Amino acid sequence: MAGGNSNPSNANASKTPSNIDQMGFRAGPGPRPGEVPKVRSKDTAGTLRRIWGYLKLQRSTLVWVIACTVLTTLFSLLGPYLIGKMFDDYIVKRQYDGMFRMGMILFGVYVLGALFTWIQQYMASSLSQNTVRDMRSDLFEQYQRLPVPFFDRKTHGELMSRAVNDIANVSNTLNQTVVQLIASVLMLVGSVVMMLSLSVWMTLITVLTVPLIVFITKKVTKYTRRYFTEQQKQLGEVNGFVQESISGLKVVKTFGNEARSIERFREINERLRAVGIKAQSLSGSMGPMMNTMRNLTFLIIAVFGGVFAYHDLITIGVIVSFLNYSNQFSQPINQLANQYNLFQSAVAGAERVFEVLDLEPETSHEVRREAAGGASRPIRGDVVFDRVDFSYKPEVPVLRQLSLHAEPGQTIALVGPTGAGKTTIINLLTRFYDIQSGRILIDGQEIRELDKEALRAQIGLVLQDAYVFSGTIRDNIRYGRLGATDQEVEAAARHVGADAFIRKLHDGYDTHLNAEGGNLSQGQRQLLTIARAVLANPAILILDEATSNVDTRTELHIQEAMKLLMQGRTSFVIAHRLSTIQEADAILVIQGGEIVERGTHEELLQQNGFYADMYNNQFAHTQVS
Ligand SMILES: Nc1ncnc2c1ncn2[C@@H]1O[C@H](COP(=O)(O)OP(=O)(O)OP(=O)(O)O)[C@@H](O)[C@H]1O
Repeated sequence: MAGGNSNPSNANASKTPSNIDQMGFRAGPGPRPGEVPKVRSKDTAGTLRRIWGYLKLQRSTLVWVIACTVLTTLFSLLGPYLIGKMFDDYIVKRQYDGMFRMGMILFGVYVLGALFTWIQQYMASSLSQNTVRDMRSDLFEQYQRLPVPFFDRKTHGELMSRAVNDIANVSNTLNQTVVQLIASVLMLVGSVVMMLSLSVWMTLITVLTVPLIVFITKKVTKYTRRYFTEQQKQLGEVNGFVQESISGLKVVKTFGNEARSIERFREINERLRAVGIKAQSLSGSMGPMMNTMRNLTFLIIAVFGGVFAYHDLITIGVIVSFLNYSNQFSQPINQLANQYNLFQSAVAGAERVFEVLDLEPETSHEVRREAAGGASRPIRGDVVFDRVDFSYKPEVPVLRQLSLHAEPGQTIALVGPTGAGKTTIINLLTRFYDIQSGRILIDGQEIRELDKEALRAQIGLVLQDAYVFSGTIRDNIRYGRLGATDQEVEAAARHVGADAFIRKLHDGYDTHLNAEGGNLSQGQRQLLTIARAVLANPAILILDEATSNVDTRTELHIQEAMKLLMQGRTSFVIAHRLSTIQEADAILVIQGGEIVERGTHEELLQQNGFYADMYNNQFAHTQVS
């Protein structure tokens, strides 16, 4: 992996992310797929203003949505009124001509209503999809720009959840709630106005049935919601367990724990089944229950309406209109209550997205510096660390007064026990993190004054965990320098000895790999990343040697390729191979964030200190060429 485009999160992929969240986010993993976010919004008004900022970009679509919603509602309100009129003016008076005419008008009203509903749905979907596309793009761009410390502190699950679940929540809400909110309010007000204009007493009777409906709906939804939340939780458990079992498949198999996994899965699966039945059956009974309530309301209106009509207080047509209006009137009340929760969770989701968008991106400094005239020039590869102090968390120093000098073309081997600070040195050189005191100089210039992108373009990174992207082998090598020709890509592969195995593959250089590396061995993937670095042709090279789980032949291949790659470049190698260490111009032995010994292999053996001990324990009896 090479250059500024390398996958930075890999540099620290094996490190435990800190639980202390300096970005001000909630610690811990985000909701699993399918889980309902439990957070409530903190600043609803502010968040809505920002969503409005996105909506504003689609002003004309928004106007369409509102206009169609108003028209649809008006048509819905007109229908019952016209039916009442048809009864009173034509059906009761047996005027068939007028009845047919009215019938045609009503037909037109219903068809137009349906047409506008369709346009409204289409426009609302466009509005929400365009909006969330913009939000998703902004979030993805921000993910590309944020500094590495942000990713070290977040779990991948949480970041994924922001990009997928939270945005899906916003999309659903924009799609349904916004339209329904406008429609419900209009419908509610419109029905009451229309009903009042027909009969005040009948309106009162209809309105009196509402509290009963609301009461029953509330009771049922309380239980359904509880079971639905529980169902989502169990679904999250199932998802999580499947995910875990697939990624840890080899571990499960090697320890022979398949039966235990199946048993545990059965338990979780069973819990999901039980709660699923409760949630589904209760929510399924909601419809029939509402129908019964509606029929009861119909009955009440028919009986009272009949009595009023008998006393000539209202006409039969008014009863018919009321039967329709009572239906239209109770619906929005239920909808408004249901939409509120969806709305809340969407605002909370949007808030989590905006939280990320508000973080300071890494490149903004560079843009300012470039604007100030800081030009970037090729690097020779002279690297100096001058009394560098660094800590990830203020209270835990990691590097102390660390000084080193690498001349252009030199190979520096970094050795030392785990957790000593080797990767940290690399993190500082690539400016994934910035130092707290001391200086790092590249070609005599302070690293902080260099353009981060230009600096990284001059640094090649080949990590233990050879990362390949989904795409062809050719694409993967070309990732080192996007402008490279096919010939250059193949030359780079030949240079590192990868050409032979690539040509043996079914589609050669056009073989498609998935992000997990497809059917390539770890060693072959490593060779691809080395070819990628060759193509990038960086002045400074960082190699994190694999602790070797590849076969000896591939291992020799990789060693050869690395040697070729290191020629003429300043190389920092987190070294595990004796050959690399022996051939290095200088070995730096790091312990507890300090360089405790430095020198060549022979010099250090003569010192008979930490390095000599390590050598005697690890390498003295092994024959590594
Ligand atoms: N992102 C981070 N946030 C907080 N602490 C960290 C982070 N990365 C590393 N550390 C801590 O810094 C110290 C030095 O870690 P570093 O990764 O540099 O060690 P290393 O010498 O590369 O170890 P290894 O050989 O195991 O890779 C360790 O104590 C580690 O726990």
